[in-house]
Amino acid sequence: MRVFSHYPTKSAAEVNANSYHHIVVGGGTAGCVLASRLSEDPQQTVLLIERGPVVNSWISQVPLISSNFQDQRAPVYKWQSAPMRGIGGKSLSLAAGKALGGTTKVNGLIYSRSAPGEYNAWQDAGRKNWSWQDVEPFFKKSEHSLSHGQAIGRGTQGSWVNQHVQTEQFDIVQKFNIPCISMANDPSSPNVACTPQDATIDSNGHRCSTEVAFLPKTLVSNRKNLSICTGAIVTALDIRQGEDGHLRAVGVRFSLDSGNVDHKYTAYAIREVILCAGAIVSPQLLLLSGIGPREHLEEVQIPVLKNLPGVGQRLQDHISVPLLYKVPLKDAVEGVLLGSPLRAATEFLKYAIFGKGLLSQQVQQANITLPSALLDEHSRIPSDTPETQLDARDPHNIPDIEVMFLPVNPTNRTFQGLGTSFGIFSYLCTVLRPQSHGSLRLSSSNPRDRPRCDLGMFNDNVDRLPLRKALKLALALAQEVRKTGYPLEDLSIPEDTTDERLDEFSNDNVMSTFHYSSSCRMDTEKNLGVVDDELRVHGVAGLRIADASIFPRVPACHIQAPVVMVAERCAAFILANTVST
Ligand SMILES: Cc1cc2nc3c(=O)[nH]c(=O)nc-3n(C[C@H](O)[C@H](O)[C@H](O)COP(=O)(O)OP(=O)(O)OC[C@H]3O[C@@H](n4cnc5c(N)ncnc54)[C@H](O)[C@@H]3O)c2cc1C
Repeated sequence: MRVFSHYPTKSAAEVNANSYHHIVVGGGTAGCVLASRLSEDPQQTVLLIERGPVVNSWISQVPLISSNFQDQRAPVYKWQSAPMRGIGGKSLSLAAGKALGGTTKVNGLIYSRSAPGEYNAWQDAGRKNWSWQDVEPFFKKSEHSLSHGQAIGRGTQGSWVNQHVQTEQFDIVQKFNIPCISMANDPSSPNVACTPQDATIDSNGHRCSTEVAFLPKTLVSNRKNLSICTGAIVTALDIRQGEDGHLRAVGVRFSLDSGNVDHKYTAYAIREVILCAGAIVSPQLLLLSGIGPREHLEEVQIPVLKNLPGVGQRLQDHISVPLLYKVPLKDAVEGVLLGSPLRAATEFLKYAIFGKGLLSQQVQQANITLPSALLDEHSRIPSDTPETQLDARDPHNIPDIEVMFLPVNPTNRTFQGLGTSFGIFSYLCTVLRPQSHGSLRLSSSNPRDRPRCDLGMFNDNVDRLPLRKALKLALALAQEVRKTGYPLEDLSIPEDTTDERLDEFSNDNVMSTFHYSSSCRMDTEKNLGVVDDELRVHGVAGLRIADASIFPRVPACHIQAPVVMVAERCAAFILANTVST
């Protein structure tokens, strides 16, 4: 045990050369859930290896402050995407969490499940037992909804807590014939809605990461069959060919993330290795281990163990473009925290004493999601829209745009006077069902180098259509806000609403939504899939993947809740086939 750490982790040397029934690679969003579930059976030994540290400072609990992943001290990887052809060769800033709890330590806290039609579409595409009916119990299992506990379909018995806060702007939105619904994530709601957002914040006003929810210190201390090794980077999988010619994952190789990085360690899996290193590193580890497209592996001189063309092949992200407006200091996050020492001090005290106030909330408090095809030329939903087009269970009706309401500057652009003479309110316009996709390739054979991530934004120009509609809707919302007399001043918006200007503005201002997905898709090998319907890697026994990489396509929502659902399902698949020894 580490002498100075209160959280019970083990060092690389302590776990070196040991065998475990299950090895989970990456203690992030999914990895914490999986390690927790698999170790519920005391007969099963589980090793979780996480590259980042245990982060449990006071600041890391404060929702608003811990969401500031741009802060130098935030536990994140930051890197640049590959230049993207669809946006004129620009590369974008990317980030992902690096700590036990992974990206749930730094993300925007939004809890959203996507419309039931999302999963019914997976089922229609051949993904057996992944319909809404199949996945809903796994959303409920992990969830503890503080705001909607009585509602059918919401969970109260899980340990992952969420709640919502009330929002303004509803009156304005209703003018567009968009219903305002008080409960987000209601499967029986129509697919067109403005809702306050559920956020993974507990009753004390603390960030509820998957580390806090699924691997709290007391649980880890009591589970003698669970070993958690942090500060260790898995560098490759140990894959052997049996006498029968079949490949099998028998363990992992790892090093220290810092310090004596040359020392090599190994751990062995009696049953399975499960990759939970996220949509960027899970495919990277497969490639480094010789599993992936033959031409690419030969190009980087890695011996091919299994030619699996889908690895890294269809990397996706939601495409986002922000409209920025100047607002009075008192109405924006930067304005409150930087512009008024008195108000900032009051907010700190309110949070420190009661766990309430601005600091206890997520940045994004409401959004609109809808299928853009329903919007007319005035950005309104026609009142005679047939019921059938509003049914959220139907895969044809999945929302393809989102407009997020953010009282903050979501970009890394700097503005003179921001926080001292004005604040920023933004509408972040997002394409939720991009047809575009890119690919992920090794930039070198060094596991410490970030791979080359081409998110493929606007590789397919068809994605411009929903984005134009989202931008027009947001511009129209801003007009309505101004009509009420509120001083909303243009800061960064398109010159006009012609397609040409909107596209130009989009190319200049596009940003990642940080929802990297689908780089190891669940599909048949022929259709560029990497895992089967029980998340097993095609052609390699003893190896599964459970994280954001397995989505058949990026889900039309903020994706942490679907990732947790996938981890819950993966645990159930594994445990169903496990006879205690
Ligand atoms: C800034 C930001 C804001 C976001 N906001 C939201 C939001 O509000 N709501 C929402 O739903 N989604 C949000 N997302 C997306 C969502 O949080 C992620 O998609 C999701 O949490 C990813 O889960 P994961 O398990 O796939 O990966 P992660 O949670 O990233 O976990 C991967 C883990 O693997 C570890 N790891 C990596 N390489 C290795 C290695 N070689 N060896 C060992 N360990 C390794 C990492 O350190 C990390 O802990 C946001 C993402 C970002 C970056």
